Order: sequence, then structure tokens, then C-alpha cells
Amino acid sequence: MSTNSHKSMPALHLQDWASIEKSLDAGGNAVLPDLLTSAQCEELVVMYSQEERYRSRVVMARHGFGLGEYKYFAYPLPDMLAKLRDELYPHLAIVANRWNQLMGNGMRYPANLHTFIERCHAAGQTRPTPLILKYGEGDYNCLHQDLYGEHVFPLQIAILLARPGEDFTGGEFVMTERGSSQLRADVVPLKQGDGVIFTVYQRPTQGRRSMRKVAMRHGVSKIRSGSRHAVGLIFHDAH
Ligand SMILES: O=C(O)CCC(=O)C(=O)O
Ligand SMILES: [Fe+2]
Repeated sequence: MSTNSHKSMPALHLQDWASIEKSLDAGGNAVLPDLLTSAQCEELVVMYSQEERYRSRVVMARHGFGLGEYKYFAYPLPDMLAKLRDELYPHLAIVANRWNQLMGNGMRYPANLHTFIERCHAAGQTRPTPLILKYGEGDYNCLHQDLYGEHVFPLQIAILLARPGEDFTGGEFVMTERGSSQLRADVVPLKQGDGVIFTVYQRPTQGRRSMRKVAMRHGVSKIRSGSRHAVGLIFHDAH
């Protein structure tokens, strides 16, 4: 039995955190290739219709969020998602703490997810935020920030479950960044099973003279054909 067989997920490329951090620092996002296998992606898509796994369903048009729908998982999360959250969090907490220091924000994040979740719960943020989204032809997700209370973990992850060009066309993961006067867009190309780590709210950038904060938003462009599923891993719990 190889030592790898004990690992919960296939190829996480954890050896490459230096380049992930570099990408996060440069543009506020980084791709994690092959976070889930295609079999795991398909398993999650099948789970979409298993109502007992979720605490609520949101029809996006009712809230002006876009077109499409999503469901928040109930605790306990599916194993593969709980493990991903636990294993990725410590790496992201290092970046989050460094960014907060650069932005003059005194909030620091503990080294493990369990301790951070306890902090959320003590503040009344007790509801799980990981979600699964489903978009059909013509659907889209308006640019937004996933803030659910006082406690915000500054990075989150989206994983594409569908196959671009086969299951759907269009439907690109888009980020915008607002500096002092400009609004920039960035499209993050993903294949099935890839994750993107991205900025929830604000990130530090090097201005001409000093460090500046820029505000980031994310969304999904219109699905031109087919259907697109994705999973979102948010680290803070919700009120
Ligand atoms: O559908 C996506 O790729 C992104 C969904 C989203 O807004 C999120 O995971 O927070
Ligand atoms: Fe989101």
C-alpha cells in the first residue's frame, strides 16, 4: 500500500505553496489543479438532489443574486469537502495573517480550522457555509462578496464540478478588483475538478508609494449552453 492511499485527495500539489502564494499576492487568486477527481465531481453532482444533505436552498433570482440556484450543506459536510477544508485552511491562514498585517488589520487567524470555527460559533455564526451551485443555460452569478457576519476568513475556494466545453459553454469564473479609480476583470480558466483560491473581500497591493487595499468581487459569466455545477468552500460560518 502506498503512503498516498491514506490521503483523502488525489494530487494537491502542496509542495507548490510558494507559487500559490505568489499568484495570490499578484492577482488575488490561484488555481489548485485536480483538487477532486472526475468521479468525486460526479458524486457531488448526484448529491445535489439529496435534500437531507442541505440546510437550505437559494433561488438566486429571488434575491437579485443572478440566475441559477444553490444549496448550503448541513453539518456534517461530505467527507471529501470536510477534509479539503481542514487540510487547506492552515496554508491559507498563513497568507490571511500576512495580508492582514500588510493591510493594518489586527485580526489574526488560528493555525487550524477547528479553532477558527469555534470562534465563529462563539460569535453566533453557527451555520455551515459550504455550498453547491447549479446553473443552466442563460444563468449567471452576479459579482459579489461572501460575507456572513463579523468573522470573515479572507480567502475561499470554488471547485468546478462540470466539464467546460462538454457539459457547458460560457460560465467562466470571473473576478473584479477595484483600485482607486479603475475596475479590472480577471477570468480564471478551470477544468473539471480544479479549484480556485480567491479573495473574499479585500487584499493588499503595492501602490506606487505604499501598500493599498483593493476590493475584490467574484461571479460567473452567463452559461451559453448546457449546465454547470460548482462547489464553494467558505471557511467562516454564517449567522
Ligand atoms: O459557481 C462558481 O464557480 C462560484 C460560486 C460562488 O460564488 C462561490 O463559490 O462563492
Ligand atoms: Fe460566492
